[in-house]
Amino acid sequence: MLQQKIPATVITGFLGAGKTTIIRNMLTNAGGKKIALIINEFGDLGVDGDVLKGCGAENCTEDDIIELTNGCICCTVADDFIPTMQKLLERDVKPDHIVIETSGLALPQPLVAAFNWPDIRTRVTVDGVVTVVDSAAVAAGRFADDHDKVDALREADGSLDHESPIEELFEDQLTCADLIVLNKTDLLDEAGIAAVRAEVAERIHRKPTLIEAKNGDVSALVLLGLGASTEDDIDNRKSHHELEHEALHESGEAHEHHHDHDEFESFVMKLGPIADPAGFVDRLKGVIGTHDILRLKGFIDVPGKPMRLVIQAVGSRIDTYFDRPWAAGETRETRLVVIGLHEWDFGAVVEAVEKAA
Ligand SMILES: Nc1nc2c(ncn2[C@@H]2O[C@H](COP(=O)(O)OP(=O)(O)OP(=O)(O)O)[C@@H](O)[C@H]2O)c(=O)[nH]1
Repeated sequence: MLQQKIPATVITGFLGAGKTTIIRNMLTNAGGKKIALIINEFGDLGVDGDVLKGCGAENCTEDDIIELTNGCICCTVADDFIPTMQKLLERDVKPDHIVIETSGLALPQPLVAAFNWPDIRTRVTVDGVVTVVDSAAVAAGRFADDHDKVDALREADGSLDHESPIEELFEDQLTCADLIVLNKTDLLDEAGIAAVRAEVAERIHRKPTLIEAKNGDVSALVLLGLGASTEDDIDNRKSHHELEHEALHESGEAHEHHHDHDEFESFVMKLGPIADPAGFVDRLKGVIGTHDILRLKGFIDVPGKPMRLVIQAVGSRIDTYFDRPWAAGETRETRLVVIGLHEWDFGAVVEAVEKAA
């Protein structure tokens, strides 16, 4: 009998777009489907996996949540992703659906290509690539480069063949999509949303379905079951890097650049208890603006509180909420992962965050 392939959905999108929030919502209405999650993060702290484990969904237990923490999934496909999939597929009880959350800095293309590996291709298919967009960040121009500035830099440095790493990554993630979720529309008015729709459409040559969402509220019926078999269509979804590589190959020029996230940096900070989290959040907003922190997330130890406080900052927008009690035997501590661009003054950022605490 022909074995039915297990569908796998890839959820991608830039740092803080709302991927984990969408997955959390989806788990609550997946209609009894047994879901396995593969979660990949930039930065060593494993916040997303921890947040998802904390939601206690019956159709996706802690055992069904697998964290890949050795760097971005697009660069560790052979060493990390493929062996993980193989192990998952050898389980006695197979999942009905696999959901993969890429890191916010990952290119989805190499991941989708991995589904053409002989051992994987016969057993799994990409049900669809869902690209989550932070509509408020798009409207604020975070993915639109200052092209005059880039041209000037290029003139000064001939080896610079790239647009801004953020803009390029944004386009690569859109290019690979079967479904684009314009998330965080609660933060925009109608004209703002229309402008984001137009900007997104302008940046891609294909026409994937576009839907709007607030607070990552997208039904599992919409997310799962796209039936796209994306692995068969990778030639239509090439990343900037793949296209440049091909162009240089054809022209016979040497090709030095490879996608390795060199443009971004992350570090984990451990701090003592924070007695005044509201004050910390206020001061942190200033620090994020001054030092151009792209993303900050983690857990805060608030003295006297039995619960752990989650902190999520995307640009200068900061959310906090208590998610679960500190477990018996668990060390209560404040742990934050901080992500920014490579040209950071690392010492100054650490000092400023410490001072804000
Ligand atoms: N206002 C608003 N906030 C949202 C929405 N969706 C998510 N958020 C918030 O945005 C922050 C980041 O959400 P996540 O779901 O962690 O984003 P992510 O894409 O998984 O982030 P990374 O994995 O770090 O790239 C959290 O504070 C969420 O509560 C939305 O639709 N509207």
